[in-house]
Amino acid sequence: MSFLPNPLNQSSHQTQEQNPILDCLEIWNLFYKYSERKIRSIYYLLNGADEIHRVYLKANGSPFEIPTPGRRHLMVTSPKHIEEINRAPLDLLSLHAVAKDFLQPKDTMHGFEWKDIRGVEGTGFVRALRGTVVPLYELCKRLVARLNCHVFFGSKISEDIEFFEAAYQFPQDSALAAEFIRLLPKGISRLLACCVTKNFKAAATLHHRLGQEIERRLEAKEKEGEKSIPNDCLQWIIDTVPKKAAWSVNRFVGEVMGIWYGSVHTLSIAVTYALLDLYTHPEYIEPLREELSKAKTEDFNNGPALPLLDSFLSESARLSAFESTGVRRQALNSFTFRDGLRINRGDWICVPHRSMMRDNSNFIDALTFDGFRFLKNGRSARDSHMVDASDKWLIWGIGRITCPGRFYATATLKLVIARFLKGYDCELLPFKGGRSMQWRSTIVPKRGLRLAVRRRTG
Ligand code: HEM
Repeated sequence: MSFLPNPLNQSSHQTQEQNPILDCLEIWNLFYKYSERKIRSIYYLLNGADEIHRVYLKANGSPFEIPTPGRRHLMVTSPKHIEEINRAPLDLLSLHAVAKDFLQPKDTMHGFEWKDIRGVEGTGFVRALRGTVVPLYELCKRLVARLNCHVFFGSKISEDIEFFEAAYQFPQDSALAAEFIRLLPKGISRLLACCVTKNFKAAATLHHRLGQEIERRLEAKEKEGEKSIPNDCLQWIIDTVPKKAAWSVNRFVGEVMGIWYGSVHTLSIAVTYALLDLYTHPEYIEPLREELSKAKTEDFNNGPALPLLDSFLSESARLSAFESTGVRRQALNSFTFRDGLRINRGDWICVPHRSMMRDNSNFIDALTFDGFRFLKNGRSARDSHMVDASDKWLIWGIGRITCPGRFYATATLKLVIARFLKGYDCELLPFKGGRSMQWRSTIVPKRGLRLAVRRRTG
């Protein structure tokens, strides 16, 4: 995209020896480049995914740069570059610094001091719906928050309305507040962030209640030893902290809130797109119901067990990928790849995996939704299952940093789709325009999408 006419492009050869004009043109050229970068970076906020895809196609396999408000993002697609990112020292290319930039945890997470470098000691539904119309994205957010709440914190605290509402609201408040903080000058951004989040009420409540719960569990563990151990994610985090790293309650709470944020946000969008794909391609409903009619509970956590559902959800993750970039790292110091490609301190290096998954050279007829493409003789080079991370399947990251929540995320997606297919007949109500909006590199489902839901009989 070229936003401004650049006279230098047309007349530079005529003016090379006239110094005053040359000087003026050089100044204009600098001004032009600065303005174009600024305009492109603002354009990126609302069209990031399209912009990445446009430049990806133009780059034809070469590294390319995407200006964003704040940081420069450099994109690479070659297996060699991706492998070098994977091998780079964690104190040089950091995922944690990326997450910190996204979340602004010092402000949005009750003063939690998130480290730039990943610590070596790091951590290891259903309301009856009868003939009703529901806002799809909202439904999925609540559904995932409820399910996650039980899995993360156990049933007792999850049934507490104040706790649940805070846990549900916190990721949304934090995302909004973090954007204000990233985009606006300090004084005004904090004020606005406080207004929209009611002075960070959800974060404060969640922080306080989790602190109490963790303190209680630590005390119980001390007193009762191994006797009454709850079986949930929070307890698992408590139990897997290496003995020599004595975490404060505050540190536990910060880590748990970080994982909570990531898990609710990603999974709600993935579930929304899976349901959208299912009800915009109703031809898959009967074959999937047929497969599910014979499914056992353990099949939902076993890659090969439900091949049709696994393939359908993989295709949804591929073509409805909600994040344009993966393998994102912030350079804590300048970093040079073996071929001389250099990124400066503070820049981000990313892999535009959504565009790669929409490229005919990686997937046959890549822009067509083919729910059974990933079956053995289907149209994909991937030889594994939805949950397996590989260089042909980058949705979970690669190498040393792959999503540890992928087993849970995949099983949850399968269970939710199975519940809808077996329990309900649904229809997506007509909507105007596209089904998504873009914010930076993320593609978010629109709030106006509505699903007519009827309980199945017989
Ligand atoms: C469909 C849903 C999800 C997707 C697509 C997804 C994707 C990813 C990706 C791509 C990364 C690596 C980031 C990078 O290298 O740039 C990652 C990291 C991570 N994910 Fe997920 N994720 C999902 C759900 C979850 C859930 C449900 C949890 C928790 C229960 C979770 C926990 C994490 C954690 C803790 C990390 C950081 C790992 C580390 O620092 O080594 N994710 N995820």
